[in-house]
Amino acid sequence: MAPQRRGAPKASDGCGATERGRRNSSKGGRAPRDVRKKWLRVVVLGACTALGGLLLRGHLGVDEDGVTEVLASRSEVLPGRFVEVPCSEDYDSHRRFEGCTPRKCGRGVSDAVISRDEAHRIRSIAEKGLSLGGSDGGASILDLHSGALSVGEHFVNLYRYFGDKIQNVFSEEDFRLYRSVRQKVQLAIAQAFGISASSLHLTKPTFFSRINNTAARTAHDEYWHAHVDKVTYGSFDYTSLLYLSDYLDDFGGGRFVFVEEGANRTVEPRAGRVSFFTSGSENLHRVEKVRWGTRYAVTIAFTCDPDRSIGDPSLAPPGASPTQPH
Ligand SMILES: O=C(O)CCC(=O)C(=O)O
Ligand SMILES: [Fe+2]
Repeated sequence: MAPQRRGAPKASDGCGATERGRRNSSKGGRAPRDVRKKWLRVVVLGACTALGGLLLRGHLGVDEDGVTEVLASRSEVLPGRFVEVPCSEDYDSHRRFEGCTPRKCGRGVSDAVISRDEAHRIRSIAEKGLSLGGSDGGASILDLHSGALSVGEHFVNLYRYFGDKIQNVFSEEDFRLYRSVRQKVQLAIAQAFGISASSLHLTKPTFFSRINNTAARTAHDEYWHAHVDKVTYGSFDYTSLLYLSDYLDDFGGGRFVFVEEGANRTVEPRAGRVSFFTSGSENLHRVEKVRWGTRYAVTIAFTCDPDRSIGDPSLAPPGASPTQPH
């Protein structure tokens, strides 16, 4: 369902009446009074304009970047919302996989795919892994597939670092939960776009992110730039984000924004909320800077190209090298 743009509020009657009344009562011949009236009119008009502007900002959500409409608010529990958008030509420059490569493009948000309990349990996996490292610059990642973990200004490979001892960090249950969440998200995407779930393959990078308001130290910390996933990551055809914390309860700023001419559309994170979209430039997006608190999410990406698929993570992954997400 497409969000409705609300009409601009009409000019306040009170202000209009004041203005009309003053104009009608104006008489010639008394110069100082006229000047006073003129000034009064300027002041009243100015106040009306300012008030009208404030009302308009309130209605449309005008922020420093322009008009913003909320696609998914933190306070609603969405059974599912889907907005179709015309596909970009980005998919034409890649090999096409009929029945999978997007012909129907769009974006969906659902709070019914993953429960809040699952989200909290999966967040504990992220917390456990990220507590072993963390970027100096406010944006840390943990990639359970490759083992990449932000540490200071670099990445280490958790699996290489811990070897067999990784079993003291993560459990089989952690990986089972991760797999089950991935499967549910994959099914939701397939259903929304009318394709078969088996034509979708997990691709890299698929990773947890933890963001706070510490100043960026390297380019990897600069998560807020508008980007197109298909351009940034190459193999992505469908991107999904599972949010693991709550906007305005756990952190401020950090809303997800679909960047569009005319009106940006925001998704306010909520633990358990899945947001998914086709990865081409029809879905240019960015994340607002986190102002306070800590924001957890997991980016789960799918490709139609079987050659670019990755397996689910396991407790004994083959010695992979760290992935460096952008
Ligand atoms: O965390 C988010 O809301 C978006 C992350 C993102 O854009 C990405 O991983 O490509
Ligand atoms: Fe992205």
